Amino acid sequence: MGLVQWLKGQFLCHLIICYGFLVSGLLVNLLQICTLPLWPINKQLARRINCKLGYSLTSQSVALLEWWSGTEVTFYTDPANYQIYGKENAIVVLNHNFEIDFLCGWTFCDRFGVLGASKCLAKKELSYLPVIGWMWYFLEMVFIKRKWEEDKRSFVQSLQNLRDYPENFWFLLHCEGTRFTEEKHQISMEVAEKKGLPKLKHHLLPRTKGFWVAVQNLRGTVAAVYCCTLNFRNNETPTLLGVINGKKYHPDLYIRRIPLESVPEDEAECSAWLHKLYQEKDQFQEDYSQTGCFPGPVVALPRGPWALINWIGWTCLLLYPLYLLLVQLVNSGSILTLLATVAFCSAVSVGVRWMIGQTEIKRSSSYGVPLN
Ligand SMILES: CCCCC/C=C\C/C=C\CCCCCCCC(=O)SCCNC(=O)CCNC(=O)[C@H](O)C(C)(C)COP(=O)(O)OP(=O)(O)OC[C@H]1O[C@@H](n2cnc3c(N)ncnc32)[C@H](O)[C@@H]1OP(=O)(O)O
Ligand SMILES: CCCCCCCCCCCCCCCCCC(=O)OC[C@@H](O)COP(=O)(O)O
Repeated sequence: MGLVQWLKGQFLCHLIICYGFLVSGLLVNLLQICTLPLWPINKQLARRINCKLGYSLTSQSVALLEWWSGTEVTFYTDPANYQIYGKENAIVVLNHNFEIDFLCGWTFCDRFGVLGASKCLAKKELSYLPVIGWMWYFLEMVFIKRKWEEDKRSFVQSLQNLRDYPENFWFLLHCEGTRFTEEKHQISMEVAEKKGLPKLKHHLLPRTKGFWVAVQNLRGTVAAVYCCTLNFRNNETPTLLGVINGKKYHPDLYIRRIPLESVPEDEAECSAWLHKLYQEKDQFQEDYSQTGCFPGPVVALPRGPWALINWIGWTCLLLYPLYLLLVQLVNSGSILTLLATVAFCSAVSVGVRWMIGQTEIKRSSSYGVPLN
């Protein structure tokens, strides 16, 4: 193991990374709060500023994945679409099997300049996450309780609000509604059987209501559905902790662009269309497990420097006060300052570890178990 790789595994490095993320995140949240008075005066400007702030925080995790862990996503897509990505709004449909699927998605967003404005249909619990969840609130992320009767009004309203969004955005939908586990898979396949639908091997049965409502409310705003299928070579099971430890993974992401006009308007037809899409995605995954690659050409999308520059900038800015604190600590020799520093480091460490826990599939919700 080289020195660099050894360093990546050290707790002190992790502490510095977590400190940078947490403190810069809180500063971003604070700046976002400062944009509040601007909303009634110039809403579009406030939204644009929030996108930039969002980029400044989200891109740190992209830098962590791409530059720290050295993970490079291999993109499979039609090169003709390469010209269009980033220049239109889109609904993204992505499988939900991996703990870092959102990170791999973000690298794709970053390549096409839509990282700051990207949105997701997310479970309500994520809106309470310090830093990330609070940031998403200002980015007009759509949160749901996954109980249709309670969600429908705010869901439709949140989608309608996006109709005049000033930046191009991608709206991510995990139609399975929860992460893949064997138990959830088995239960959802019982539902599939009852509905007379073909069984899926690599996906949970998609829930179609959210997709249909999103398509209906974003017609005229969104130009296409991006059908995205993600997998990892060598049956890797990536984790965020692995990424922080500098472990390199090998993700493959297959993106198909489907014009929105080809998605039916009628709810039942739209539902059937989505089920068919998932059957195709399932076949891609099955082929991937046999051949190790997706159909469609691989396009070279080299990582850009901005995520790294932003990350280094924040780290330098925030390490300086930490350095001053340490110097003061050494000079003073005060037990009280020492204890305060230890308490602060422990709080950072525990806080970020708890946030990382939210990405772990073993802590997945009980949604989809039993039937609901
Ligand atoms: C690669 C590019 C990436 C680009 C990235 C861009 C942006 C990224 C930005 C941020 C990244 C952040 C990452 C955070 C990720 C967070 C993701 C989540 O939080 S996932 C959870 C929330 N999302 C969803 O739930 C979406 C899917 N769900 C739906 O759409 C649902 O329809 C709903 C809107 C939640 C409503 O659900 P509800 O159950 O209330 O109603 P439904 O009509 O859908 O369901 C009833 C229907 O389902 C049948 N049923 C019952 N049990 C099951 C089961 N186990 N599986 C499947 N189906 C089931 C039941 O029989 C009913 O059927 P029917 O209506 O026919 O009677
Ligand atoms: C420089 C960067 C340093 C990074 C340090 C680490 C910081 C920690 C970052 C935490 C990021 C939290 C993002 C949470 C996204 C979790 C997405 C997710 O996967 O949610 C699950 C839901 O979809 C479904 O939930 P379940 O029903 O499966 O339950």
